[in-house]
Amino acid sequence: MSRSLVVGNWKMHASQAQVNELLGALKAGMPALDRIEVAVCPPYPYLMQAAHLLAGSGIALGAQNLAVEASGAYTGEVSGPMLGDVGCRYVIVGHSERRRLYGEDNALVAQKFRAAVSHGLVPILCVGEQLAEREADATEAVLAAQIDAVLELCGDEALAGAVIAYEPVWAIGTGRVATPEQAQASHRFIRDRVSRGGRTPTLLYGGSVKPDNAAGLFAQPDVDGGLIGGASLVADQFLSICKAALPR
Ligand SMILES: O=C[C@H](O)COP(=O)(O)O
Repeated sequence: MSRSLVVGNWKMHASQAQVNELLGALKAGMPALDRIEVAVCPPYPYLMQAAHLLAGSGIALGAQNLAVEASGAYTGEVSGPMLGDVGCRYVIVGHSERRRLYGEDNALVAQKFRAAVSHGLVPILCVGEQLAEREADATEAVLAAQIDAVLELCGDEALAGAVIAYEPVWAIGTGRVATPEQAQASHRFIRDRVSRGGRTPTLLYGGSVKPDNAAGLFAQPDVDGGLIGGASLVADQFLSICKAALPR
């Protein structure tokens, strides 16, 4: 991994006016983007608008989900080729909100991962344990099952070249961030499980990352950046987090 990566997941937030305002502020305040990589993942209706605003800025575009299928009679779905067509480089797969609220299991997430890769997108695979699973000492078993489903369907090489976001579910939107040591331990476990032939994925931490805790998390040897939810909707906060990812 050469550069840190910070990704903003806007979830189901924003309006056209807010997209203009937020991306305008990010473009104006972003540190030199040859030193880190930054991406934003707006909701589908704003991808085209964001693509136009971000053209030439160095800030990459991503989506929050994709269909397994490439096209066809799938009402309400959006495919990988469509995302590529509007300028997406990244797509999030297996976010815990999709797993929990929309019933996406490990097998479906693996299919979405494969679809993303096959259409030239970089998948950001989200993994992470629930609080009860951590308390039952099952964190590594949960991470292993989430990762192995993708490994089995897509192969070692696909995962080693991807982005994986470790997001402990108990830390998402709760203000209860993992300690840098907890994040590092899970990232080390993930890296050991998926690094093959010298290739290693980019590993992001996600879950209540804020300007005041980002530097401590990003200083961990196996934390390559962050997947940011709430703070990515506030330009000053997201910019501070991006700055915390600059190499020292
Ligand atoms: O995708 C982002 C994560 O779910 C983190 O969200 P949060 O930063 O609001 O906790």
